[in-house]
Parts: sequence; C-alpha cells; structure tokens
Amino acid sequence: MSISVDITHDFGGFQLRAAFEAGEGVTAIFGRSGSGKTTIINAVAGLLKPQAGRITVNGSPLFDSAARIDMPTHKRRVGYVFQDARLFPHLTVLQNLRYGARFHRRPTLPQDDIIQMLGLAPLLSRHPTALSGGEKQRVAIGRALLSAPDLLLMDEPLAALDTARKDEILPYLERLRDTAGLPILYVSHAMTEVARLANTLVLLENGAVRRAGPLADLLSDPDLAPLIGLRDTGAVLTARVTTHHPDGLTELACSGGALLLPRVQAAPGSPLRVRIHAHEIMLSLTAPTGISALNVLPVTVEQVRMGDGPGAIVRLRCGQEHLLARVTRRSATAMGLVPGLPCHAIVKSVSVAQGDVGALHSTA
Ligand SMILES: Nc1ncnc2c1ncn2[C@@H]1O[C@H](COP(=O)(O)OP(=O)(O)OP(=O)(O)O)[C@@H](O)[C@H]1O
Repeated sequence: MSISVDITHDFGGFQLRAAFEAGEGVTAIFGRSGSGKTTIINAVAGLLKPQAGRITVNGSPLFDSAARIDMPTHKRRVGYVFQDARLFPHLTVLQNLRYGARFHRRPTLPQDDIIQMLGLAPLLSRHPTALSGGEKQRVAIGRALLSAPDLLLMDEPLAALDTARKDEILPYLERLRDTAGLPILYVSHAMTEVARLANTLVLLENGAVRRAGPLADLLSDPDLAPLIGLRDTGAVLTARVTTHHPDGLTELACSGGALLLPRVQAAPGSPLRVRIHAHEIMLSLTAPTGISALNVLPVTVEQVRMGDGPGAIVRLRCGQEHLLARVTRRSATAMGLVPGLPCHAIVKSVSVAQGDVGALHSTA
C-alpha cells in the first residue's frame, strides 16, 4: 500500500505546495501551527478540494484535477481519527466499533484482532462517558480500522491528552504502525510523538514541503534543526535490549556501542528506537575517566553547522547510525571539530526519558 500526494491550493494569503510519497507505516506531517498539515490530510480525505494536483492510493486516483477526478469522501477508503474521539455517546464501545464496519466489506484486519491490538476487550460494554481520554482515542482508532480503510489519517490524535494518557496510547500506535500494514498519515507538531512513531517524515514550512524522507535521516540533519526547533533537535538510534541489571539500569546494544538507560520495560532481545536530544550530548576528544555519565560512545564528526548565535550542531557517525550534538561555537572552535575527527559522545543515562524509548514490533 502506498499513497502519493502532489497538490497545490491557495487560501488568499496562504499557499500550499505539497508533494510527497508515503508507504506502509507512519508518515508524520510535522510543521508549525498554520504550516498546512490539516489542509493536506483534509485534501486526502476529500474534505477539501485542492485547486490542482493529484492524490493516488496504490496508483489509483482519489483526486486528479487534470483528469477531472474527485472521488467523494464516502467512497474514499480512508479512516480519519481526529483530536477528539467523536464517539457516539448513546452507543457502547462495541456498538461504536460496529458502526465503523456498517457500510463496508470485510475489514483489512478481523474485528477480534483490532480489539486485541488496541486492548479494547475490557471496555466493550462501556459507554464513552465511562472512558478516559486515551481509551476513547483507542476506540476511535478501532472504529476507523473497522471501516476497512486503505489508509488511516490521524490529525493530532494525542493533542487533547495529558502526558500519562499519551504514554498509555503510544505503545498501541506503535503496534498499529508495525502490524496493520497500512499507510498512516499522522499530523503532529509534537516531536516526541513523531520521533517515536514515524517511519517517514514530511517537514512542512509555510505550506511547502521543506524535506521528506526516512525519519532517521532527517532527524540527524543539522540543517533541519532550526525548523525542528533547537530544544527538540535530536537523532534516533535503533537498539536491542541485552541485559536488565539489578541496579535498575537496562543495557542496550546499538551499532555504535552499548547504552545504559534507566529500566526499559522490554524483554531481552526486543528491538527499540531511542531518541537522544542533541543538547544532552557532551563531546570529548579523549576517552573521559572519573565522570558520572555512564555512556561514552566512540563517534566521528561528519558535519559542523555553526549557528547564527552562540551554538553549533555537530553531526556524528556512531556505528552505522548518526547522533547530533549541540555545543557552543566556542567549544567547536576550541576543540577543532572538523569532519573526520574521532571523538567521544558522552550521554547521561538519566537524560533519556521513558517517552524517548519506543518499541519496534516484528511483522513476521
Ligand atoms: N477554509 C479556509 N479558508 C481560509 N484559510 C484557511 C482555511 N483553512 C485553513 N486556512 C489557512 O491555511 C493555513 C494552513 O492551515 P492548516 O490548518 O492546514 O495548518 P496546520 O499546520 O494544520 O495548523 P495547526 O497546527 O494550527 O492545526 C493557515 O494559515 C490557515 O489560516
């Protein structure tokens, strides 16, 4: 399954020029407020008719201005999950789920699998008033999946939830991403969610796609740091759990070395994705001793981006992957950081929060 979007639309003062491709898994559309994220997914859903362009799913057009094709919303096999769950209050969870299936042929996934994947079994006889915000969103996702969509659109589905509820629902979204075999267009301006969930990232700026590509590539590009936001800048590593130590630390193996993090709730052998903020990495030219930080990874400088202010972003090769470090220009100059220079990246265990560690599921 894949989706291709290439559209233009003018709203008086705002111009959208968006082109990107998305395969299975999560394609996150990320950008500041007003950058055009919702306009794109409304165009895919058929809620907005772009002035020109083409939107195809597996090569079949939902919209093609040149061929005068504009498939009505109800005929597009698209599931839409909004910021608020929009459940029917007079129906139970099971009835809400069945409503999703009412017009459609067999869902892509059987109802029981969807109930199990989203942990809905204990909720089926309840009404929406007896559900938490996170539970309601899980039901809304289940209802959308039962409509047998070719793709799923999610517009800030966690934005109305507090941090505890977000943490509760993210593992379900990870499982959906890895096992449902659907393209999911996921609108968000929260980089923590995007770094956890996305396979592909579309970075929007003022209605234009600034870059689109694999998440790890874009998050490790220093040139995109200003657009992502300096506090949110940081790369992701893939890792595997090796050992749970008795002192509460979990050891992970990355291609660049071992990482010790506060206890990660995943069995040995589990593959994970770990986001490390650029401002949490310290660089040293020599292997440091006598420091409290537990993680010292051998890295090689690949790129140094001097900012306009006092800061610099350094791209580092770490095994087969990349890290970003945010240092001062003064340090970058004093250390002589240039491409090719070997050094050490120092990462405090406690600087990686639980929400920065996500699961990867096998589809086998
Ligand atoms: N129906 C409309 N008429 C006129 N302008 C519109 C309309 N819908 C959206 N816009 C404008 O288009 C721009 C993009 O809006 P859009 O909702 O797609 O942004 P967004 O990235 O989803 O923002 P947010 O994160 O705040 O939801 C904004 O400047 C908005 O004011």
